Amino acid sequence: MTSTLVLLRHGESEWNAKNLFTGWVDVNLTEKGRGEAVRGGELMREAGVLPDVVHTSLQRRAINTACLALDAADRHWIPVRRSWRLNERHYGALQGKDKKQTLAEFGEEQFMLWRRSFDVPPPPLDDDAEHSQAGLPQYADLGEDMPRTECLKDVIARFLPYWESAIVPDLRAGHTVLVAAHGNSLRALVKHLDRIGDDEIAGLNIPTGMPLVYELDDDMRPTAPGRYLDPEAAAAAAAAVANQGR
Ligand SMILES: O=C(O)[C@@H](CO)OP(=O)(O)O
Repeated sequence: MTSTLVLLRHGESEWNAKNLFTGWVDVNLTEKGRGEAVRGGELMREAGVLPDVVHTSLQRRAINTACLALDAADRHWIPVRRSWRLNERHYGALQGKDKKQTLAEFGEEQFMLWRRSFDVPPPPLDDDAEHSQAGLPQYADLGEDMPRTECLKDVIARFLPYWESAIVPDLRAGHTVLVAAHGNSLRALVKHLDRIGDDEIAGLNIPTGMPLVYELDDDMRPTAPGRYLDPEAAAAAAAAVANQGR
């Protein structure tokens, strides 16, 4: 038996549009981002890929993307589960900083280490800094798990327990599962599914609002590479993500 997994990065956010490092800052979708989410849902409906259950992060850009996409796919009524473990990578002291200015200030090598390396986190963000999430009610239960910065390795470490304990059981039950999340939390999942190496993963960029569909076997391994429902648009949008800051 195979199960179907659909990955959907949120549509364009207000800070994607401004080219700012975002991470755990809870910005909303732009009008364009709302349109991308609706289009993502239409693509799922047209392809007959109809989620039975949705998992989202605790961040409004992913939550609202899931609502808009599922509404467009006539699947607004399915059960929903949310976890901080699906949140975007915490970008530490870079949260709120302009990507272009950061590139100019620190140079290409440091910029790319912080942005795409596997295991180099940006400097941590102080709890009393403007863009800190420390003390927010949605993270009150995290205790020691509350990040102040993260690299992709850290995201994988906090994402995988949720994958195993919450998403895999839904897939094993035969459900088509939608995961509505973020550029870097979805990079963590794709790295795991496609067994992408620690160095190679730097080259992977996930576009906003484009459903990416996997068929998984009983061992939760993809039977074929993930397929974007609109491959041409996805390739162009992924290239735009790669070029942010330039
Ligand atoms: O700013 C962020 O939180 C992420 C996603 O928008 O950016 P990047 O693609 O640079 O990792």
